[in-house]
Amino acid sequence: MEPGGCDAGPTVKAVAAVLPAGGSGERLGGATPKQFCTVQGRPLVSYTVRAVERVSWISDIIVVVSPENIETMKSIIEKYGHKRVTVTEGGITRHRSIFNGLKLFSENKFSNHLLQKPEVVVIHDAVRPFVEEDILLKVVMAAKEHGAAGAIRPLVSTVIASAADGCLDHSLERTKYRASEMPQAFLFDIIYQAYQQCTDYDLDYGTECLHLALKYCKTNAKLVEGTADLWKVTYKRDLYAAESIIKDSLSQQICIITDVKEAVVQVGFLLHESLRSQIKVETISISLSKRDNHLQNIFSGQCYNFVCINDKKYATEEIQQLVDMLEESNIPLLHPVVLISVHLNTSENASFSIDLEELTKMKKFAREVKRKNILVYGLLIQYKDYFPLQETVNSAAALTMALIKDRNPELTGQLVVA
Ligand SMILES: Nc1ccn([C@@H]2O[C@H](COP(=O)(O)OP(=O)(O)OP(=O)(O)O)[C@@H](O)[C@H]2O)c(=O)n1
Ligand SMILES: O=P(O)(O)OC[C@@H](O)[C@@H](O)[C@@H](O)CO
Repeated sequence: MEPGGCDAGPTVKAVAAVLPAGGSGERLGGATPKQFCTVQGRPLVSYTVRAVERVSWISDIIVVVSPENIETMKSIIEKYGHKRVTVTEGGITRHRSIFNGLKLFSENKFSNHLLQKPEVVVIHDAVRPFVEEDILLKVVMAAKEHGAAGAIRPLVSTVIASAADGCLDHSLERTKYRASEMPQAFLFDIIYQAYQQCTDYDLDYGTECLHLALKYCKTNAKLVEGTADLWKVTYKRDLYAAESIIKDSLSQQICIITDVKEAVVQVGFLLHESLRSQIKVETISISLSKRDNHLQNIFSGQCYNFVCINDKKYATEEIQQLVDMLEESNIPLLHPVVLISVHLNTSENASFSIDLEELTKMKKFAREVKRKNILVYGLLIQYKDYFPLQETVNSAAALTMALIKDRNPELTGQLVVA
């Protein structure tokens, strides 16, 4: 499929992507190369692959990993259902890895199946997970026209040159320079010929593909302003930032499910009103005993947070119903889903009790479904209490937001009280 529906610029016959993922992540530290470090339980590289495979007009995705990580990468592809992905062996430097990836399209001794040589190839570091279709389309269209293109960002720090004595020699005028980021895109023949002509010095010490296109193919890449999210995970702080961004993206929407009893519906409505200023809320009242198409639709959407309110002391069946539907939806495959089981205590007597056996059952159930990437938490709301109901519901809303934002697997099976 040619790049989707843009109204400007030429169409491109075939586009492929090469994701270099063969590094050791020394600057991040630790035994695991950063591309395989998990974020929300999933390897970082899987987020980048997912971001690129969502772009339907990219026909083939080549992930280049070190020899010892080939099987790891193949298991990631299988576990997360990645499509159109081929794994190949990297080299001792990033340029050598990228070159190996490109060879799959030209010299098929590396591949036991024929990959269509693309007209344009995207090169994107596998540790830059937040790449969107828009910037990919821009660099591809620009590469079609100019032969090469790359995303750039403003410099955050001034660039200086040091003299032999280690003192300042001069500084560059920051406004005249930009940081070279990714994605980059090239007419395949240009970047492939550039790599074929490369000296070993370039391959071993170079860091810039755009430079190779200029040096060896006299091609001045078009520079495309990129977004702030194109940054590369390099240091530990970058991994924390990636985790925070991904958690934030999972906390944008919630679905409140109630049964049809009046008190439960009322609390569901009050909770909806208390949450709606912080998060997109959908509330449905159904009898969970039957499959509801509306609920099915929500499960097939992009909602990763569910609150199930009922007045039963321990609603195993209802929660199990939701777990089964979630599992069928495949949502928990890619992202942990938060499922908050709210018990509304409507009993008249204030001395409400949940015995240890019930709490233990809840913890056991939560532990079982955690293996399915579903995080179950308990939340108790006292319907009749010395606090006005609205105050109790506001407290329940705050606890709900905290659980959704934190998505802490260690707190699953616990019961919090609004
Ligand atoms: N021999 C190499 C070295 C790097 N890369 C990839 O190139 C991208 C950007 O490189 P960089 O951030 O430098 O990764 P590392 O080399 O792993 O990091 P470090 O320099 O800290 O070891 C990463 O996805 C990395 O896996 C690669 O495919 N092959
Ligand atoms: O691998 P390093 O972190 O040394 O450098 C990689 C970067 O140079 C590269 O990803 C962009 O600058 C675009 O070329």
